[in-house]
Amino acid sequence: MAEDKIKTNEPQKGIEGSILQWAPQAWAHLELVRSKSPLIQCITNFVSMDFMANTLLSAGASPAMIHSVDEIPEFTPKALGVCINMGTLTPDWLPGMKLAAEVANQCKKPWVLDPVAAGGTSFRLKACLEMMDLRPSVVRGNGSEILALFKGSVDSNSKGVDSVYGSGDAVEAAKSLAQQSGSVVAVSGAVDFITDGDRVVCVHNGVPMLQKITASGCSVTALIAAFVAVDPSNAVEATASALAIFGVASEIGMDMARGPASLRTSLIDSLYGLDKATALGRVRISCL
Ligand SMILES: Nc1ncnc2c1ncn2[C@@H]1O[C@H](COP(=O)(O)OP(=O)(O)O)[C@@H](O)[C@H]1O
Ligand SMILES: Cc1ncsc1CCOP(=O)(O)O
Ligand SMILES: [Mg+2]
Repeated sequence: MAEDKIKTNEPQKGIEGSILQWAPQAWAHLELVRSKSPLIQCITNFVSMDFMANTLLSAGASPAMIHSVDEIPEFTPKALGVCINMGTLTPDWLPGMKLAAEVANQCKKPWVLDPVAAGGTSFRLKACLEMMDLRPSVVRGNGSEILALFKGSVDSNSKGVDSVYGSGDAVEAAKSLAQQSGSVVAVSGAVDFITDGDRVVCVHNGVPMLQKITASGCSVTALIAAFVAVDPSNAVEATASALAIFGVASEIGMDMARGPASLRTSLIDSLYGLDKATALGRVRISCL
């Protein structure tokens, strides 16, 4: 019945209508990742490496945590997408991050930025803004991080990697940031918002306990890199699909979990085993 409605090509109003159009697309993106198994280079923080690599593997992608400046010119061109995460930044890592972004740009491969704790310190903020100047295909952060990038200032109330703002507080900042930077901006939280500065897409999947698993944000950013890698000309749609599929996996995983530690495991299992009927029934994406 849903397919009949899509075939009419008539605009579908409201969240139910949006779901009819977006859920098959989210499933199609996951199927593309499973069939293409894109190589995703991740330059990421020490906390996230294991969960991020396992998230990519369970979605069907092929992760490689390779960050040496000596290897980037040779390795980055082989990757279909790149994820750059500022989480445990030190000055010696920054040249490799910038080089990977530049090589990805030269090779016309998408790269995705995770500006972890962007407003936490001036060193970190400056580095994140320099990465933004290299024009990521997508930047995904929580409310505090997107607000810090937009304002270009350190937040005196920063709680480091955790957000002190809801995602809804950063929607207008995300739109302006997207317009200024040319990047797709995704702000995550209870509802995820994805914008190119014009359209705003909302993802309603996920569970609050994701906030109690370290590197859940980092891992979903890497998943965005994989989804955008297989559909680079539709970065808004691919980003929304990745956030929705990750959220669906967490919802199914939550039914089996006894707390954050087992949710981490069951999320990976659910992402690996996700089938079409479940995805179509659970993906909840709408437009503002
Ligand atoms: N209250 C919530 N309810 C449902 N999902 C959430 C909630 N908070 C965060 N998430 C989800 O958790 C993941 C990580 O987002 P977030 O916690 O904002 O990132 P970070 O870990 O970088 O701060 C995203 O997939 C997001 O949709
Ligand atoms: C705890 C911590 N400290 C530096 S990076 C990091 C992981 C942050 O992960 P996320 O942003 O996904 O919560
Ligand atoms: Mg984060």
